[in-house]
Amino acid sequence: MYKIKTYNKISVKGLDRFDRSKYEVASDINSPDGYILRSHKLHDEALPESVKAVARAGAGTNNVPVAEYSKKGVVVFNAPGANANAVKELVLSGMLLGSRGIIPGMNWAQSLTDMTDAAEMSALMEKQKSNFAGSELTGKTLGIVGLGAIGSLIADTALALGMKVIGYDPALSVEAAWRLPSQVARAENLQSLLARCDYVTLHVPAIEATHHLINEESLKSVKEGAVLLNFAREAIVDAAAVVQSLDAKKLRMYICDFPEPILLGRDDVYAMPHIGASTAEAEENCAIMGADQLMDYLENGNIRNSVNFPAVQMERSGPGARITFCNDNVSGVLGHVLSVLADNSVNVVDMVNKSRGDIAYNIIDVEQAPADDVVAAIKAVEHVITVRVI
Ligand SMILES: NC(=O)C1=CN([C@@H]2O[C@H](COP(=O)(O)OP(=O)(O)OC[C@H]3O[C@@H](n4cnc5c(N)ncnc54)[C@H](O)[C@@H]3O)[C@@H](O)[C@H]2O)C=CC1
Ligand SMILES: O=C(O)C(=O)COP(=O)(O)O
Repeated sequence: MYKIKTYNKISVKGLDRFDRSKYEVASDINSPDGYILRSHKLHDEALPESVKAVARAGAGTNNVPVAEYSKKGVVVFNAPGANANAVKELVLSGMLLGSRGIIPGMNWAQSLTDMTDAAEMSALMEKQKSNFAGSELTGKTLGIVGLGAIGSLIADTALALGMKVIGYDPALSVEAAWRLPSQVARAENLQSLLARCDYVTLHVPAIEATHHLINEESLKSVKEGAVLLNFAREAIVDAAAVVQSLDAKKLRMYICDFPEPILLGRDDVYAMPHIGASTAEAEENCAIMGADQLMDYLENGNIRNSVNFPAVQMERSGPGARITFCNDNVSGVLGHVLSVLADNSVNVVDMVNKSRGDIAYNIIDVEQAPADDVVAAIKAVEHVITVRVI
């Protein structure tokens, strides 16, 4: 029986993927084999030795101590693209809210509860509505920082609305580049994007390189009257610098999914409570992807969409057993393990070996399950981190 510990509210559609004759799934469970979680922060929690893999039912993995888990041979998965449409739609809402007097206009209308005469109210509306006038998105320029799953969907939508789109992404993958509409103009650096855009939206991961990407210095380049949208992460934007820029009437508005005390109580900030991925569809997609990847790893050792391990998949080679192991990515380890198998007359049927950074991962199908002392001998090979027989 495999045991899965859940954190956060994970969609039932995803949890239902776990066949309950093989899996126990609960938020409170001892010695779990795997975790499935959303934004719960794992940095301050001890990791039980039983944990083999962690599935982040979402995109960002900054709530998981990935480097530390890698050293322990724990595979971390995410769900790339599974919630991208939900974020895209909220960013679009943010741009619309930033272009018109929607929220102040509605708040004003809702405040007129003392009025009883409909005709009088109608006359007042017509008199006051100019206070809530705005401008259109069509013809404006949108800058997208980070052109991955979310950024590229936003580019499509903005172009369909008649906006001009400029993108900046120094780490763009070939796959992401293929997805990108050809009309997206390329900015050579962040400064040049900020200087040219009426709206700027951020879609980069929270990593060291993006910490306070938007800061006092970069905001000097921003076009006067621009609207900045941050539906990526709090750490990417220095909120104090944003407040300074808003106070100086350089930035016109800051619209984000990450409220901070310094941002609240201002008319020029709209802060939402991290609801970018909170749609039924995104929650389902993420949970299903996370659960499927976790199960395939636990049952077959296959790895898809990991953020720290290489992608490795191999069809089962008939009866017999499968040995999987991960090791530090140094030479000689696989040879050593194969000689342990040969010395113990365990015949190899098929195998695959891949590496990513400091980690190497191997799947070896063998004719018969290795005895416990053979598994112990593999575990004892220098630089081997974890071994499983499945
Ligand atoms: N508000 C919410 O609920 C959600 C927020 N997010 C956040 O959005 C981020 C992006 O999500 P996806 O588009 O799905 O990820 P993705 O991995 O598909 O795209 C990220 C893009 O950022 C680029 N990038 C990396 N470093 C960069 C830099 N220094 N400058 C410019 N571009 C850089 C990468 O090359 C990549 O193309 C996530 O890491 C997460 O933090 C994601 C989903 C929901
Ligand atoms: O997928 C992401 O990176 C998100 O920020 C979504 O977070 P959530 O799963 O809604 O807690």
